[in-house]
Amino acid sequence: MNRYVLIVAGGKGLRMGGELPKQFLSIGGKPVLMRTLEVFYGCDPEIQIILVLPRNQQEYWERLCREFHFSLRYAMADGGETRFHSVKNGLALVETPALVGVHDGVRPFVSPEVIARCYELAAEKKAVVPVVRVVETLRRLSRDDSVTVKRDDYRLVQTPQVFDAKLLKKAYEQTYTPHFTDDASVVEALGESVFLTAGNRENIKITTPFDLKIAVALMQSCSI
Ligand SMILES: Nc1ccn([C@@H]2O[C@H](COP(=O)(O)OP(=O)(O)OP(=O)(O)O)[C@@H](O)[C@H]2O)c(=O)n1
Ligand SMILES: C[C@](O)(CO)[C@H](O)COP(=O)(O)O
Repeated sequence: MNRYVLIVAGGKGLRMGGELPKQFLSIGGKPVLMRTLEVFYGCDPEIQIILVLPRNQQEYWERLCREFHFSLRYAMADGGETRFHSVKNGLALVETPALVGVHDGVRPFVSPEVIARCYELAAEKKAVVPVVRVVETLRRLSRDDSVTVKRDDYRLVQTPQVFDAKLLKKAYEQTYTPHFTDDASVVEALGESVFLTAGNRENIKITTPFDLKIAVALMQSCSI
């Protein structure tokens, strides 16, 4: 079965702030986004990569690729107003039948084992999501109070989320709602269930300046 991955990097990075969009920030001397693409290529050199970037960043990215002699093959789609719209733009380039993963461009530390397992399971389960356990105590807030909840009832969700491409395309025909914070939530809105598998703890989403510090430390520990 053909395999695709949509690497979504169409966001504004408001929580990171700064002039340079976070997907282009350097960790260990190389832009985050290049590292993310390389992990997928390293896992499966046949995978078809679709990179989703805001149109006004595409020229800058191409310049960076020349500067870093980055020669992996990929197709490009335009970023949209929300993550949902970015994924939808990328999905338009996917031909069925296929398996398609959706991965945040700012998660360069996903492990090859997690990628391989998500695609293997998706061939059978049609919708697979990597998750990790909650390691801190959780409280649910109400208007004037809060209460401890059982953390074992919860999981933190990562990417790549991998789907049967026909199913994901159908899901993305639905009207957008702000509850669609990931691809699993879009598929679930069709009434389909989603299979969970273990993610890897290092697979952080680089969202804030603090995450960038963690990312630099993780990269240093990888190269020791
Ligand atoms: N319109 C959007 C919004 C988000 N994303 C992507 O979805 C992933 C997860 O989003 P996040 O890391 O939170 O990025 P931003 O939306 O850019 O962050 P913020 O909310 O702080 O602006 C990122 O790779 C981001 O580029 C996207 O492709 N298109
Ligand atoms: C898709 C995601 O990374 C799974 O954890 C997350 O939902 C993206 O959230 P964001 O707030 O749109 O970055």
